[in-house]
Amino acid sequence: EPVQARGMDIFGTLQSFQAVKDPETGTHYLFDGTRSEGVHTFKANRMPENAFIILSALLGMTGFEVESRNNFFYDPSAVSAHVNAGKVYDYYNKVHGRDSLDGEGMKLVSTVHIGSKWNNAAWNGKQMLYGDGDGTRMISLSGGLDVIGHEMTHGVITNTADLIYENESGAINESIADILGAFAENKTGEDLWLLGEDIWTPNTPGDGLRSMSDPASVYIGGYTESGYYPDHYSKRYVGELDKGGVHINSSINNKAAHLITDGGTHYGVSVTGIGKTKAEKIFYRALTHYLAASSDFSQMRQAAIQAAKDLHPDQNGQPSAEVKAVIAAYDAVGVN
Ligand SMILES: O=C(NO)[C@]12CC[C@H](CC1)C2
Ligand SMILES: [Zn+2]
Repeated sequence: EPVQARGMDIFGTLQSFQAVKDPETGTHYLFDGTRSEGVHTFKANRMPENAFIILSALLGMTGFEVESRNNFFYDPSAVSAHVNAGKVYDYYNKVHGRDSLDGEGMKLVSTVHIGSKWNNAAWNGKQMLYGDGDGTRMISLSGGLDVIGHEMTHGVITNTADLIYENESGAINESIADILGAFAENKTGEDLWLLGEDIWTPNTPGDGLRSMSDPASVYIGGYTESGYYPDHYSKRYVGELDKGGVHINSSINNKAAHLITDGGTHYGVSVTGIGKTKAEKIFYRALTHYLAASSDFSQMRQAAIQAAKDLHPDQNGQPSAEVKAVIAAYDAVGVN
């Protein structure tokens, strides 16, 4: 039956959450029945990550139950994954009126300790998977609420536009995951626009895996001419690596989202920001009503404009401030 349980998350913060108790053994498991069909968190075996990701997708293998000892959970990565999945569930439910990743209350399954020192996380089409990080480049990725928001948004995308995960549609997939993942984390200031700042380089404060406000401030190595993430469509990566640059070119659309939200002048184009509350609804509506599996950057621009028009109609024949911001932002990043 359901019990209130506790455990330490990866930052040493005591968390309280719902678990279940096995009447025979008296052991608690990380299953939270308070959210739709539940939030269920597991721990992986020692299997290499690629094998686990595929087998869990094919066979529904989820790993092992995370057990407590006298009502306490001593697996911080699992506690962080469990609590943060609940927070992202609540974001989609309260802000967008969406019941879980499929809109029909599907169970949220996460598995932690994937691979060995794996500096990554993934959505395998069915569930979220988190590595422990190597301790220097990353720490346990389930501690990043924006990372969990990113992976769960891949789940929302699978159940909506299902953007093909390569080339431009894949970059839009990645970008929507960054954008709604960041909005789910709902930080303020620069931290809102950094991805994975809580779990990235524990010895270096203030940095992140990617920056949505200033993509070109983050080094990505030899993929692009500059060696930095692109912040304009003319600087996009056009090679085959990274499935045609899905994690690279996402920064172009991320920058558009930043400009729509906070405003700014970018390559000489000025945008008046409209704030997070309006921006998140525009991107969610674009994803759920207008984007399709093969949508490219230009179609992302059209989808965002149409969603903005739906939510903020023209006034006496003039486009609303919100629509103007979307148009200007895509102009600023060179997407027509
Ligand atoms: O893009 C990703 N997953 O699809 C991530 C974002 C944060 C972790 C590192 C790269 C996972
Ligand atoms: Zn991703």
